[in-house]
Amino acid sequence: MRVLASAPAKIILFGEHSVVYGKPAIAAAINLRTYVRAEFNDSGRIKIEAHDIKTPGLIVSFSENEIYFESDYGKAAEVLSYVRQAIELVREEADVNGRGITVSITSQIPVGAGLGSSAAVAVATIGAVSKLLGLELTNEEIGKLGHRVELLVQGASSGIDPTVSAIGGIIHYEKGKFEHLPFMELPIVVGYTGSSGSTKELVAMVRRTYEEMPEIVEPILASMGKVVEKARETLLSELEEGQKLARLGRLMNINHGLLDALGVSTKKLSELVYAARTAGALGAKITGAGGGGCMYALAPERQSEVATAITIAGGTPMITEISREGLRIEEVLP
Ligand SMILES: Nc1ncnc2c1ncn2[C@@H]1O[C@H](COP(=O)(O)OP(=O)(O)OP(=O)(O)O)[C@@H](O)[C@H]1O
Ligand SMILES: C[C@@](O)(CCO)CC(=O)[O-]
Ligand SMILES: [Mg+2]
Repeated sequence: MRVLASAPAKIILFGEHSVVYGKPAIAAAINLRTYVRAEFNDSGRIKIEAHDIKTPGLIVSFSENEIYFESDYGKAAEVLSYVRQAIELVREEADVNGRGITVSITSQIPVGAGLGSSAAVAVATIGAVSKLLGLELTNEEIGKLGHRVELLVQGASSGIDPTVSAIGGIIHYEKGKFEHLPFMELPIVVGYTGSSGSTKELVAMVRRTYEEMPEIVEPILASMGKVVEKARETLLSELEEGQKLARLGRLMNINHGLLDALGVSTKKLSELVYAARTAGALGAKITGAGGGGCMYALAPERQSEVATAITIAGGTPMITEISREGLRIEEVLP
């Protein structure tokens, strides 16, 4: 039997980092996907082929409840930890042992770029392997397992990325609970700096600043939470479309400033943000953990001008759409 599953990338519209501290955030799935194929093999081992990670496929063996990596590349084992943890969790859930599984990954999502590649790879792996092992899990349950994977690998995770990747659409998320917001096509442009940041490290860096200066950082996080609530109110309001987008744009700019204050922006990210605003975007901000990676701009009727401005500023623009669908089982072959 062979299963192919896919899960989408995301952008955090508002509220990254503060969401780790229990404040609300809003995220949307976008139409870039990670594909994971899972099938049984006769070797009794787990083999992970990660075609987008620049290391050869690893051979991983297991016996009883232990999983062993065999690799010449110390780093490769670490880089595959989201996939490994995802497979381990599903095997625990299914209470099975002994059968070899080959997992093969291809992805359209840049890695470490704020677009939720870690969540998409975890969710798609859990989706494919759970189906292969005959588990009937809902997408919401798979999102929760994806959160456990991020917690195991990163040490801290709000769970918003695996949740939105599993269920799709636009969500408001707070402390493990989510609400779908009405679906709308947002005229966004994503700008990729070309460099990456590690979410684990950036979240840890914010934590250190918080512990050192709680009286300064707590009000910044609280403001971010208020920005999110204002954005939610705006998205749910009866305002006419143009006014709605203008309000959201202003909130994005405030949110970017607050993220900059936390120290997660970079010179390049801010250059792309300002280039987009100068080219007519209503708002522009970092998306995801920052430290490199991506920003996004809200640019009704100005998407191509903003994309050009991002290119001139040295970034790579991606005009992308919101994805209604989260995790998808693409095919099951006998
Ligand atoms: N295609 C893939 N194959 C295997 N592992 C992947 C793949 N894509 C991402 N990963 C894993 O996810 C890690 C990057 O996750 P990280 O959380 O740091 O960034 P991100 O998820 O891209 O951005 P953000 O969390 O800010 O949205 C990689 O180092 C790797 O371990
Ligand atoms: C930085 C962060 O808030 C968002 C990463 O996309 C981390 C998390 O919520 O787990
Ligand atoms: Mg991530």
